[in-house]
Amino acid sequence: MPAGSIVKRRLAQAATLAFVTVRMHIMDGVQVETVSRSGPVMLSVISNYAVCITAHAITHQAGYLAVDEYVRSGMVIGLGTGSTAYFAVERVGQLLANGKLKDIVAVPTSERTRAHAAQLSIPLATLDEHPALDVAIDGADTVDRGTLALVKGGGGALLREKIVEVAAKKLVVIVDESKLSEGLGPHFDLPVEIIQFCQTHIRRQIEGLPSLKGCKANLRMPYVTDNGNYIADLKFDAPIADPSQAAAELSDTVGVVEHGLFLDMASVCIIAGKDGVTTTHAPGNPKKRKDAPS
Ligand SMILES: O=C[C@H](O)[C@H](O)[C@H](O)COP(=O)(O)O
Repeated sequence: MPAGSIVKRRLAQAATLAFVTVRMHIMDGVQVETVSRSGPVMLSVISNYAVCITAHAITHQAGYLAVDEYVRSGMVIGLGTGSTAYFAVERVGQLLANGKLKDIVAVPTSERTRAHAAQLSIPLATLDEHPALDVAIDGADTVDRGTLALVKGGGGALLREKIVEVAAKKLVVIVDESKLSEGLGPHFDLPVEIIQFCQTHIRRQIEGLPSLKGCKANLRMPYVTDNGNYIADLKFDAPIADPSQAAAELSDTVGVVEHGLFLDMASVCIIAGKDGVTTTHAPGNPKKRKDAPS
């Protein structure tokens, strides 16, 4: 089998595992379209190891930098889900193993992340035991450049991510620059977790919400979340005019468990780009939610 076919087959397998996609970049002399849970992210012509490492290593650097900059010994931290957050989890594991970090307790945002963190011997807890987190680190599917409002849930973990991340004093987002957008909506379908019962009806209700007019709510199949629910992916042709109103209307819809609009939550965004890693801070302080720790 030619090397390209092997890589493509492995990438297809990797796409179902979300966070291992980047592992497959390390092939020599092959053109690879990299696939991730959030859609095609990078088209890399890999003519040698040094080139292939570029996109991989920079995303990797962003994940590592987030931990190096924002995690200190003694903290309670939230660990996100996805191919980018994977590197932050890996870094926490490394720093605990070499003794540079001590007394960390981590709250994972999915079963995948729980398994990864456990494998690295990161001490784990839940919000029941530690209701206030010092920092959470996670990826995103879209970041609005101006506000750092996010779309999340491409990997289906949005509910656990949101409950953990609103409990954090600081949310550090790590993305590659392909995730940056003007506004939210068309760049990446908005995931909404819904109950299984009457899912067609619930999706029709969502499509009828005034602030989401024109969206198409597609059922993600076959997919069941860690919480036993479905995901509807909302497709938009134009940016959502009023994300706050959209968030409120979705939250008010019976049968919607949670939506992937993470508004006023990110404090800082670490962006991996072709020219290196940059950091952007949210304009002003993210608004404090009533359930966020001070
Ligand atoms: O449900 C998944 C999460 O919201 C992820 O943070 C998001 O999908 C980004 O994942 P990735 O870093 O794999 O693109």
